[in-house]
Formats: sequence, structure tokens, C-alpha cells
Amino acid sequence: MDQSQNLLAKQSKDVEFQDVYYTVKERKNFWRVSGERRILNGVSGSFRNGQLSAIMGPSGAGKSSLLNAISGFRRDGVTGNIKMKRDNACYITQDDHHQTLLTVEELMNLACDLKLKNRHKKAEIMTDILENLHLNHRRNVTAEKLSGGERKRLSIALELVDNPNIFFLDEPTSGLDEVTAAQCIRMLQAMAQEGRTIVCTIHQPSATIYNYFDSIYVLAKGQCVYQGSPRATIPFLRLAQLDCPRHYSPSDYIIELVDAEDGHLVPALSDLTENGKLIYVASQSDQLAPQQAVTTMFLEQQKRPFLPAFFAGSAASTDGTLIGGTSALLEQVKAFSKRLHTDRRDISGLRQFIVLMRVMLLRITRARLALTIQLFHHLLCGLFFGLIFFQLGNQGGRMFDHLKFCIGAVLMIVYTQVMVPILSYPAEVKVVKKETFNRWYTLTPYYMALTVSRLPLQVLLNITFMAVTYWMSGLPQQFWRFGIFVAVGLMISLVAEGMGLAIGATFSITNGSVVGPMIIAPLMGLAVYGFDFAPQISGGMQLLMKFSYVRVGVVSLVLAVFGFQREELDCDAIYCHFSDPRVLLKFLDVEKVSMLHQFGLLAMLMLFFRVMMYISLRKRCSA
Ligand SMILES: Nc1ncnc2c1ncn2[C@@H]1O[C@H](COP(=O)(O)OP(=O)(O)OP(=O)(O)O)[C@@H](O)[C@H]1O
Repeated sequence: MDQSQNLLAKQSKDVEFQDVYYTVKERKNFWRVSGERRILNGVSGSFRNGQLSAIMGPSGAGKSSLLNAISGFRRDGVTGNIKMKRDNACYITQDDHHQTLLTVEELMNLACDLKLKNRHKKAEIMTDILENLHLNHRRNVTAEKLSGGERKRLSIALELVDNPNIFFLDEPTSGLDEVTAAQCIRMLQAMAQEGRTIVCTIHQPSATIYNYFDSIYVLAKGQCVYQGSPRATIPFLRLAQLDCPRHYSPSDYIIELVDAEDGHLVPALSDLTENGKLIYVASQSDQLAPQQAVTTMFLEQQKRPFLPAFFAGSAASTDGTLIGGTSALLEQVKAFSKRLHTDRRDISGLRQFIVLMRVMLLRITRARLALTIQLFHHLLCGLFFGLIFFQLGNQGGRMFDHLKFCIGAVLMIVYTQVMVPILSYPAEVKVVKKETFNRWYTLTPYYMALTVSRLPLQVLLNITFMAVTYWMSGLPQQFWRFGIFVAVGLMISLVAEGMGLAIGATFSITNGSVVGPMIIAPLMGLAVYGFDFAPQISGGMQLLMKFSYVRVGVVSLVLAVFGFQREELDCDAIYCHFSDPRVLLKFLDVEKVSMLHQFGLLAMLMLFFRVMMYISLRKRCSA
């Protein structure tokens, strides 16, 4: 490969952006947008291949927003020109969203199964990565028990499986002590030297860590106030008549300057960098040499001969003097990086589905405490119901108790199945967003695996609750009737779970736990409306009631208990009006309703919520 070919290959791994704006809508309340707020103000810049670049700035400057915008992790509200090869990039979030119940080895297995076509090399690649990131001894530890630094290394290890060229990391050193943070940055430096483009945000690095970077991009109030090599920071500030005091770290100094309350220096410094269009590099004579930062992306092919001069200039900032020696860790990372030539090709949807199913089932069984609590909850609720309605199931004089039994059972299922995903699913959405963004899998196989993998648990929990309730309340000893009773419970729980997932995929835990009950309340109202004057209910209301799956569930349960030519109930008094089940069905105006029709309605409502969930998830993952 001659020099110009080399440069073009490197260039395809660069990240360049021009006039990027990021605007968010500000809301007065849930319904009203009160205005817009501009977070990024037309910034430009470039991050070169083979370099470790830092986006720095005071808190709230827009560092994460810039990282999200240029990586494509956030798209809504972002405008401007961004050049970056998406299929070669990965994003590592600040909070290291992992499947916390899986061990390091299981997570690596998952990443390999989803990313590598040729699985023969899986064990070798896994060991290589884990050894080199010093995680091999933690193979059997679950992600939730890892330390902050180990978790960060695990995030990197998982992405290294398919050897991407561009890494975006949001605050990789947050929560780490100085030594661990320095180790982490040196590891990233070694990865960059292996031919990757590494861009990370960092709040205020120490002087040592500052000098590990090849390139620094400082943001303040959504504008670029410096871009260039760390060595060039002090000479750059001199251009604006700002003298960094002796023994003061340039990173501390520049942040303090731009973090002043009135921010009066921000426009002047931003002008000096042309809001990121200029990059400053220090030459050997310590004279500043401003270069054009955004040069390649929008130039026509024929203008490219300018490139070599540009790279020659920026290469000066990556010389060894800034790095300060190479540790054994750097050498190791470099060596193993060379061996990582993975053959990532498209993995079929079916294989993604199978791998994800396996992992989801493993996760369900791994969450033993949650599983035990759920089982006990269903068993105890069953016993509680059984005791309240003990042997009342065949009493012809207790019509209201029969109705309370059906309504109570449906409400117990609905509340349990709606609230669990509302409280647990929002955390998973973050993992899904990260993993789909990093091309572990696509949304459809994930969604299918999620739906199918939860079925066995649903069946088990429902059978537990329904069986105890059915037999204790003294309903007819007919196995087929019991089967229908359980099937109704299962259908209701699947609809309720779908609704919980749709809410969990759309809202945060705080908002979801308000929205969930808010939606259930009117559905409950519709469920119990007009039981004592059912035949007089208007047509419009009847239609509305069909949308309440709680109502549909109650009617289905009533049919399961009293329909299908059930024999007359016992009567202790002289006369029991409802001892003939047909009288009760007629009173409730459901004597002509077919069970099949009810199942059809429940299936449609289930489909509706599950489609809503899918749409919401897709929107969240692509926002
Ligand atoms: N979706 C959003 N809606 C409203 N405001 C937002 C949104 N995203 C970011 N902001 C605001 O934009 C500003 C910049 O946020 P950002 O997270 O990018 O800052 P940062 O420099 O990374 O800060 P920190 O170092 O504290 O993490 C903050 O004031 C933040 O509140």
C-alpha cells in the first residue's frame, strides 16, 4: 500500500463533523412544549484515526450531547454534517448497561454468539480479550458484582469481540480512582495506536491523564473553545492573552476560564478555533500551527491531494513524547489487537432469536429471588382468595360473591402483570438501545425472543394462582372447565403484561408507575359498570367496554365458571333466584356471548399492546 492509499484507508475511520446543532424541546408539562433549547451551537471538528481524543468541558457544556450526536446514538434534534462509518463504530455508555445477572463469561459468550459467524475461534478470542483486559480471573463473576473499573473493561471487552474501528466512550473514567482512571486511558491509548479512532468524554482530567490524549476538544456552552494537541493548549491560550500560571494544569486552567459565571471568554476562544474548524498542533519549536480541522469530508474527490499535508501536521501531536513510555499493558493490548481479525458477517435473525432466547431463559432462572417471590405471591394470593371464597362456588344464593370472585381474580392478575414490567423493563430498554446500536442484534429477533421466553413463567404463575383458587372455592370438579378457567387467566395476564411492557418501553419507572394505574383505573371502572342493569347499557357504552380487557376478562371468567351448561347450583334457602347459572348469565346480559369471541377480543387487545410496545421500543432505540 503506498502512502496515499494508507491515508485514504485511515481517513475512512476518521470522524468529522461540521456545523452540528443539537436542540431539545423544553416542556412546561407533559402536554405543552414551552420552547426550544440549543445544546450544541454549530460546532465542527474532527477526530483522527490512530488517535485518542477527549471531549472536555465543564459540567453541562454539552460533552455527552456532542458524543451522542456525532456517534448517532442520538438523532432527534441533531442537524449538521457528520461523516463517520456507522457499521464500524461502537458506543460505550457511562453507566455500563449490562445484563447484570450474567457472568463475565456468559456475557462474552453472548457477544461472540451474536457477533461472530465463525464460532470455532470463539474460545480463543474470548480468552485473548479477557486476558488482555485483565478480566480472565473474573470470568465467573456476575456483572453486577464487578468493580467500576472492571465493569468499564468488560464493556470494552464485549465490543472488542468484532473489533470495531471507532469507539465512542461516555465518561469512561467516571467513578474510578486516579490510578484506575489512568490505566483505563492508557489502555484506550494503546487501542488507538493499533489503528482505531477512540473518542471519549471526560470531565476534568488530571495533568497526567490530559497528556495521554492525542487530541483535546474543549466545549463550553455548546461551543468549541479549543481543539488540538494537549501540548498546544498553553500557547493557544496565550493567543487570547491568557497566561496559564506556573504549576497549573492546562486542563484545569482552560476549564476554569470557560466555566466563569458570565462566560465572557467563550465567544473569543470559540472565534479563535472557528467553533471547531481549526485544530491547533504544537510544532517542534513550540510555535503554534493552526490547521484546518474539517478538511476532508465535504471536499470533492479531486481536492484530496491536500490530505497528506494535513496528516503530516497532525501526526506531530501523536509523537511518543506525549505518551511517556509504553507499559507492559500497552504492549499486550497492541499484540492481541493484531490477532483480532474477526469475520463479522450478518448473523441470521433465527440465530439471533435462538441465542437471545437461551440468554433470556437463563436470566429468568438466574433471578432466583425474584422468581421465588413471584411464585409465593401467586400461591399466597391463591390461598387468600381460596379462603375468602372457600367452598362458595356452588352456592346458588351467593350471586354477588361469585361476581366478586371473578372481578377479584382478574384484578389480581392485571395488577401483578402490569406492574412488574413497568418497574423492571425501563432498565432493560437502556441495554437494548446500547446493544442494538452496537449491532449485537436487530429489534425483531429480540422482541420475538422476549415474548416467547416469558411464556413458560406466565403459564407457571397462572396455573399456581388459578389452581389454588379454583379448587379451594369449590368450583365443579371438571378438568376441562378448569382448563378453560386457566386459559382465561393466561390470556388476561398476557394482555396485561403486554400493556406493562408497552408502558415500560415508553416511560421511565417514575412516569410509568403513575401512567400504569392511571390507565388501569378507567378500565376497571368499565369492568364493573352496569352489572346490575346490563341489558339497559347503551350501544356506545357496550363498544367502549369491549376495549377494557379487564371487562372482557371478567366476562370470560364468568362464562368459564357459569357457562357450558353448568348444572344447577345448591340452594340452602326456600328460593335461590340465581341457582340456575343461565339466570345469572342472562342477568349479566352475557348468555349469548361466545367464549371464542372473548378469546378473539383478548387476542386482539394483546396484539395491540404488543405492537405498541414494539413501536415504542423502535422509537426509543432510534431516537
Ligand atoms: N434531552 C434533553 N432535554 C433537556 N435538556 C437536555 C437534554 N439533553 C441534554 N440536556 C441539557 O443540555 C446540557 C448539556 O448536557 P450534557 O449531558 O451534554 O452535558 P455534559 O457536558 O456531558 O455534562 P456532565 O459533565 O455534567 O455530564 C445540560 O444542561 C442538560 O441538562
